[in-house]
Amino acid sequence: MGRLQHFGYFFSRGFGPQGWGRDYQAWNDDWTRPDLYAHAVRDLERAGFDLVVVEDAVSLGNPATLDLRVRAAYGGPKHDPLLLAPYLFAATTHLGVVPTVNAGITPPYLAARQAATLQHLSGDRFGLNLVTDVGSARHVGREPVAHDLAYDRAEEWIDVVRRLWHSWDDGALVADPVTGRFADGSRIDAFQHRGEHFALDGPLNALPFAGGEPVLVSPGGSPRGLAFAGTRSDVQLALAPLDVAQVRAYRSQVLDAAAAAGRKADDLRVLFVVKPELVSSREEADRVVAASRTPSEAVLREVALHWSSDLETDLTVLPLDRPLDPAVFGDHVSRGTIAALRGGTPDAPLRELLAHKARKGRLADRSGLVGTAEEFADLVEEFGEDAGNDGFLLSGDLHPVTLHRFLDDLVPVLRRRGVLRTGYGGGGLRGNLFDF
Ligand SMILES: Cc1cc2nc3c(=O)[nH]c(=O)nc-3n(C[C@H](O)[C@H](O)[C@H](O)COP(=O)(O)O)c2cc1C
Repeated sequence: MGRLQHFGYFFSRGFGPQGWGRDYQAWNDDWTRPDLYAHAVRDLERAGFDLVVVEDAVSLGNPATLDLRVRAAYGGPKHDPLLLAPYLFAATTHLGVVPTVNAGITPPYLAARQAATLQHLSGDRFGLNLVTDVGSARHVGREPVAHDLAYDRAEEWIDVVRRLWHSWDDGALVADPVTGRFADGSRIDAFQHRGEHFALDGPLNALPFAGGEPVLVSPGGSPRGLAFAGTRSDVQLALAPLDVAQVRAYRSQVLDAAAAAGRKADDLRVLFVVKPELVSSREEADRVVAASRTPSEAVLREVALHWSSDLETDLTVLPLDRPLDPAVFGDHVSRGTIAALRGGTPDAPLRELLAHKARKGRLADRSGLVGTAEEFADLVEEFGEDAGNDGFLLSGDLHPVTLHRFLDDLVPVLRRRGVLRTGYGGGGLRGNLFDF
């Protein structure tokens, strides 16, 4: 039997048009209504998953790329995932729900109050996926700040949010029906915070937590992002590499940062986000991989759209049979992402670059993510045994068709191998994550 790991779901395109552009859109679902998500999270809970993290981008971003963002519903519209959370809690009993919150957008007092409320309403199942993107700053009247400064600000943000959460001392809540005393104001900290980025006064007007504070999740992978995780996060999300050595190296970076801050390795979970393409047989996997070598025009368009979004530049209007002119990218576009698209053949026609990105590989030989449930379970076990991995988040939309493709075969296999929980301990999200 394998070692138990934690499983969750990364709801990767957030609270937006689920399944748009896919055939399963033909099901009569309405992404603006809660039923679709309620159905999905019930399945995740039956599967024994610990949490669902809901991606978000607060705005449609750069005005120059509005059409690119909305044309195929790639980057918007999106509704606020915080307000979806209560519906997901109402549909489940044990699953943790972790909406994305941006430390440069939501004021800390407001966030502390909302999170405290949802932690109580949900029976300790709430978490925050704290992000630092500055692309929406102008929508709240702020100037974008530099990458590392956004992390400094996020550190101050979460530190003051936690101070607010703990502004009621042990014993401040009396709740004595005999004396009629509800709370003791002398044990509540009316602190004044005057920091580099925020100025606010405590205390928080919310009950203290009996079952621990909301879980803090962070996804940034830069050295500054990992330092943030090491000092402050309960869970760090990472994009899954396909080899054990890289998993081990990533884990040590985060755990070393935690140790340097006086924390124990067991205070933190590192979960790898992965999007396997699960098929029903090895023959089918071989066929899917072989077919990806000769992508159709439609597939090339889809790849172009994906990279257009990452590069904030519309590749779908460029001639496919000419090399990609780097001058099409504005200064704001990440040089690393441009290099990732151009790869080792920067002068190849765009069609070739896109075709290269459309290529799939087999899970079985770690050349890609196409494989059977058994092959994916092999990877899960290998990472757990050889790299001490804590677990995975599967990534996709939250349409039940997507979930069933992932889960129908996989859940029984993971259970049989002893790596997926069969029940919950009842300690809320923190309990789920730290029970083992
Ligand atoms: C798995 C994963 C999920 C992320 N989810 C979001 C998100 O929902 N919203 C967002 O604005 N940024 C998201 N990010 C981006 C990070 O918050 C961060 O802005 C970005 O990774 C840049 O930070 P870094 O340079 O430290 O990686 C995500 C990143 C990763 C790897």
